Amino acid sequence: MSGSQPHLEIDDLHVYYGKAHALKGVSLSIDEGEIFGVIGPNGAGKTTMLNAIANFVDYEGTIRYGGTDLTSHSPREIVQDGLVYCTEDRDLFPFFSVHENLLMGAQFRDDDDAVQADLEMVYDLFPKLDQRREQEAETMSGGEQQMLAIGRALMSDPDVLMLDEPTLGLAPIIIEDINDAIETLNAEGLTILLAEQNSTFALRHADRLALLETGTIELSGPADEFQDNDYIQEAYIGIH
Ligand SMILES: Nc1ncnc2c1ncn2[C@@H]1O[C@H](COP(=O)(O)OP(=O)(O)OP(=O)(O)O)[C@@H](O)[C@H]1O
Repeated sequence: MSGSQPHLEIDDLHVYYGKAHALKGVSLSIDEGEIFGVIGPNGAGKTTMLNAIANFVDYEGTIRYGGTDLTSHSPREIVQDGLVYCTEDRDLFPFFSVHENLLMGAQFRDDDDAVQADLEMVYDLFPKLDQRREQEAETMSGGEQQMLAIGRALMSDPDVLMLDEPTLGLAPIIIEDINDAIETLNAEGLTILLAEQNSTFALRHADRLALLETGTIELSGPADEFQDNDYIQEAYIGIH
């Protein structure tokens, strides 16, 4: 689980959308093997932070991974570096089958045997996908699509999996499936950066968390400090 080496370091990150200052100097350090949760309300900047790490938006500040500055890395290079982003919109190919969507996740890889092994790993992790290998993505339920989006991200062979609101709009029984998958993956050593409005879900999983409000980190620390914090309890727990 949580190691001592900083894995992903975000230092003084600023993002502007025109005149709107969406991230105002965010600094975070994520350790190898941990689950790091970023919570905060609608519009706080959680997605913007993940978009910056993936280099989908321009930013000021520094993002380093394993000591390497990612600023000049393209989105594709960032995937190849091991940072894989499962977006809130899921971005599936709607008319492709489950199997074809999973293979799209491996498009930058040339280690065919390992790709095959990862396919079987994803089907083991999500038996519902295994039962629907030939089904078109657009005909799947929201929960199944979320599993497919996570499965496709896993096919990119991540060291760090970035998940944006993986429980959004899902029924509790499906959230349990996602929950089990996150625990299994983390137990196998995967580092997970989890952005969630569902604070209860994030607190359940995360080793450490940060609270983001209007583009600023207002609090960060271990999960038990968040559990015991009166402001977090009043503002964020019990609403889901
Ligand atoms: N492409 C864009 N153009 C202009 N403003 C944007 C754009 N994307 C995000 N914003 C603004 O930046 C701020 C942060 O948005 P962001 O989506 O990062 O928040 P969030 O915490 O992920 O919220 P949510 O939980 O609703 O996804 C918001 O005020 C939002 O309106």
